[in-house]
Amino acid sequence: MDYSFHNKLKKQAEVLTSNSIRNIIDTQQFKSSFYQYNGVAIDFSKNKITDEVFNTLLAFAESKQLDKRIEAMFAGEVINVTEQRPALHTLCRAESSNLEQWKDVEQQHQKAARFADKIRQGELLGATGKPISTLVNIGIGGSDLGPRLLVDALSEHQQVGLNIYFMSDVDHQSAEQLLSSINLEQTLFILCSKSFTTWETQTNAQLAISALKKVVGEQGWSAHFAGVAVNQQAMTDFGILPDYQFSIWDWVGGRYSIWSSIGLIVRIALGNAVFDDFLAGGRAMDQHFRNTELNKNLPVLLALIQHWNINYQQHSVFITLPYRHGLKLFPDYQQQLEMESNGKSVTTSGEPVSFATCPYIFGQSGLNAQHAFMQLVHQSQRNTYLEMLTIPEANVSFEDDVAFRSCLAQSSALINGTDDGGPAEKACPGDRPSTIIVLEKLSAFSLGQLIALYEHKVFVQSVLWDINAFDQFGVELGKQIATGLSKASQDDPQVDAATRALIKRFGR
Ligand SMILES: O=P(O)(O)OC[C@H]1O[C@H](O)[C@H](O)[C@@H](O)[C@@H]1O
Repeated sequence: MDYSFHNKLKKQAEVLTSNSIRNIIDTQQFKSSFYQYNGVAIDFSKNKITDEVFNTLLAFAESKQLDKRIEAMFAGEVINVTEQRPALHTLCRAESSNLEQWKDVEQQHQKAARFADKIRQGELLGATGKPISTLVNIGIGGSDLGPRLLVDALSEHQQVGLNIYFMSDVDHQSAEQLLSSINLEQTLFILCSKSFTTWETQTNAQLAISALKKVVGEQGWSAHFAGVAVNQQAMTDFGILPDYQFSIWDWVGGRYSIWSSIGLIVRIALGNAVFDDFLAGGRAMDQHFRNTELNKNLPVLLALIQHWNINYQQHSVFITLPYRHGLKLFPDYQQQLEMESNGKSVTTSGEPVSFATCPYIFGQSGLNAQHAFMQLVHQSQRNTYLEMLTIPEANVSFEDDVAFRSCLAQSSALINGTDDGGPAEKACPGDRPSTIIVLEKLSAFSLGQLIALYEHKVFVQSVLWDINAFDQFGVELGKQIATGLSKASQDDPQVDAATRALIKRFGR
């Protein structure tokens, strides 16, 4: 923590307590509030912030040598210090590179593209000689949320005749429902698991293999299984054939892996051209992030505004509302990206942090949210910051564009509240900040831009807080305990008494 900037920002926040967002807008105290680049626009104007604060935040970012840190990430330096690795998800969407890892990336993209084409052309056959036409992605977390978001958001591109499913949760009832309703002779399962050890994914894979064996015989199942993992040997030992194996690398975090072969099902479902457009969108945002001055750099600005809201306006809850049905899964994706990356309590040098880091993040489709939980945001005492994603409909009048109109109406209601002297139960205090992100259209390219925008924003925040955005030891503790628990744990004094009692009571 740099106390000179911290104290300055704290003082600036104190001065603003008696000011209102509405007053700041009307008296133009925050002129630097609108930015756009290549089809992505961000309007920060509905935040409790002034140009004076904004300039302090920019100076703070400069003092952190942000430009050098950005370069270090792209150059493949070891920025994931706790795991001693680079964080090179950007390489997976590069066009070419001098980095030594590039050759492998290029080869894997080509292998995945050929495999996808083969399936799309009906040339990949199952064990009984029938073409593959149903795909099931088995994965969880970063091996599920990205592919699921893309296939859902861009479903208009889905090839007719291909059926696409995702298995992430472990639930015997829904697994049985899925496995008994699809034609297993024509199904390919894609076991997506960077570590290849995640027990939910392995459990689902075993359920799929047992079902397959009943239909295509003891040996035939491997013609119905592809794998994506770091460890090739583990895939071979599992029984996945070499042509069906795809690599990722330990220098791509799970939540940053959609750009790699973890996106295989997207290539198959939507086609290589769509996936390539997605990569191009991510790449365009990379170029912007790498080459644009901090004061016009979208991921940097988004991070700074959030830094202000989290650390100086005490917002511990962020809500994301996509006002476009196709983006309804974005909050789930964002949740993992942000909370797993920046939900940390020590600095990169291992010191406890003395300030708030990542807020709680949740959200859902904006229109649905308005009729579900927005009541609390309008009237409770809690501090909540919102981000609204909107894509104004082409060829539809403003009046008929219900989603865009509602987005503007909500953000406006949130700052204005009601002030008509009516009954207290009807009063809405207003002064709730929000940021609006506008995409020109929903396309593979713009989705690539959007995801890369958030990835880079998360990285910038981690630099401002001096934390490592690329490890996730908290998740790993839960994983370890889950694998260690068994019926015998009920008598294990190492296990806490409350957990032992529940195993005794309900563990079969
Ligand atoms: O891809 P896998 O190794 O199966 O991991 C799946 C997920 O597991 C954990 O929850 C990690 O924290 C996530 O980042 C990861 O995406």
